[in-house]
Amino acid sequence: MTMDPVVQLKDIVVTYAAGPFKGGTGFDAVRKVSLDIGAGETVGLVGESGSGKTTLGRVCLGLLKPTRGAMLFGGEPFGSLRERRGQLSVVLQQPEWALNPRIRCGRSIEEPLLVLGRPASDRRDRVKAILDSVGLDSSFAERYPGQLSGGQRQRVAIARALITEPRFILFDEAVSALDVSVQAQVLNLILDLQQRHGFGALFISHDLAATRYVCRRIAVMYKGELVEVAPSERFYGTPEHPYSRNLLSAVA
Ligand SMILES: Nc1ncnc2c1ncn2[C@@H]1O[C@H](COP(=O)(O)OP(=O)(O)OP(=O)(O)O)[C@@H](O)[C@H]1O
Repeated sequence: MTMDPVVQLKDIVVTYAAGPFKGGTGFDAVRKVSLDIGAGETVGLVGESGSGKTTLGRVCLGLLKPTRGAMLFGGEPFGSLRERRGQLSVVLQQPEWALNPRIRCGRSIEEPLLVLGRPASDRRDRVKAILDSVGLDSSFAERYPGQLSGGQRQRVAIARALITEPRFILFDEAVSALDVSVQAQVLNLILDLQQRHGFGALFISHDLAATRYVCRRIAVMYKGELVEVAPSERFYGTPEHPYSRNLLSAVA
């Protein structure tokens, strides 16, 4: 890795309490996972449904405290979410999950800055600049989410995620709900924004082509374990783990 790690996962274990259908003991959704994500780097996280990707993503965001192991942020213990406000963001599959339909887009984008107590003039300028960064003109600040296309809505959600200049962004199936042509635009946008803003990112996706497009390294999860972490060229060329080979042959 060329840059300092933003997120460092060290032997992370996440055990969910046993539910009524899962037997008497807890269930390990993540098993001893270690992974570094560098500043300016996007790591792809792939694996079948239920392999623990979102659980691991929630650990990276500090939303889920691991049962065992440690998460470092910028080389230091994570601390509390309150201390880390504005330093981490998430972009989800459905932009609607981040945008209130009754609130104008400009206000939704501005909200994380309000929470940080930034003055109104600063907030206005930042909203304008960030709309421009995501390829939308300033009139979009006045619109409601329902007046936008799916791709435009995802751009607004990305603007909201980026407004505080976070050091880390989790993209959890962020392009999966978009049409293929719009997907390509949003993937290019993510690449461009990362070059300009330098955030580290974890890109969770079922779409191996999209993952290949934006990720420098690929981490493969299988039944809660990371079975392979490889540079993209190696993963897509000569994957080492049999599960990785199965995953790739399924889409070949
Ligand atoms: N809050 C919870 N309580 C108990 N079990 C959970 C909880 N959240 C997730 N799980 C279980 O943990 C496992 C991993 O779930 P997770 O959502 O992390 O997988 P995933 O790889 O993101 O799946 P998908 O690709 O379908 O989103 C699954 O078996 C799931 O049923």
